[in-house]
Amino acid sequence: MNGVEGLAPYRPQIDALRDVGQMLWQRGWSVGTSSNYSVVVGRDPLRILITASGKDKGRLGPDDFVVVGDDGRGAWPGQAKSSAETLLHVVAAQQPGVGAVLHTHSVWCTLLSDYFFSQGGLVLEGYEMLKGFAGVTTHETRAWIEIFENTQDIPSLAEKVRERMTDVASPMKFGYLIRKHGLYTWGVDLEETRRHIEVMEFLLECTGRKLLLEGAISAAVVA
Ligand SMILES: CSC[C@@H](O)[C@@H](O)C(=O)COP(=O)(O)O
Ligand SMILES: [Zn+2]
Repeated sequence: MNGVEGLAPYRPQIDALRDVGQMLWQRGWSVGTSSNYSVVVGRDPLRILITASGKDKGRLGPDDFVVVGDDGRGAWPGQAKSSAETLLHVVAAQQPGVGAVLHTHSVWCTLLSDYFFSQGGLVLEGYEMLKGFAGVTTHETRAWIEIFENTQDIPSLAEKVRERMTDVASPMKFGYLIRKHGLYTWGVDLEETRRHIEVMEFLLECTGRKLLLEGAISAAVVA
């Protein structure tokens, strides 16, 4: 089996990820080859279908994908190089109830992850759109979105993420930010994860625009 032949059983999932890539690129959240996407295609042993590294996510080809195992390595020889951030997908996919992971690089995520970094995260609270997150039934919800320092040492970042996703008392929910880098979100399947990323981006944009509005209002009051 060559690297690409092994992808044959996963054509429906590949097509779904290509559609997601086109949508996220069009929204401006996955430009310049940034972002990576994955779905779980097997358990026991874990198998993840993930984007190959360095591809234009708005124009993913049918063979721009890799199947990896829980060590982040190709499940068979001869495949393309998987995403540089494969281990972040593996760690999320190893958690119960996670069937897909999406990572984006929107302008708002990039800026807010730096603005709120010194506080360790940011709160999303009071917005009706919070009900787009799985299991949330009221706008009177307080979602804490953590921010990790950016690094090229993905194995060490993956371990930090694992600690927070497996924290029994207060596990991270819905997603997290990486400083000046972007957003990771997950869900039970690709459909839910796609919704989570739209909800998260919407709420983060609200947060950013509210700060701008408050700044403009206080400037107007001073003048
Ligand atoms: C514009 S490059 C961004 C990358 O360094 C990385 O953060 C990213 O999101 C895409 O990496 P990739 O290896 O293609 O999955
Ligand atoms: Zn990235």
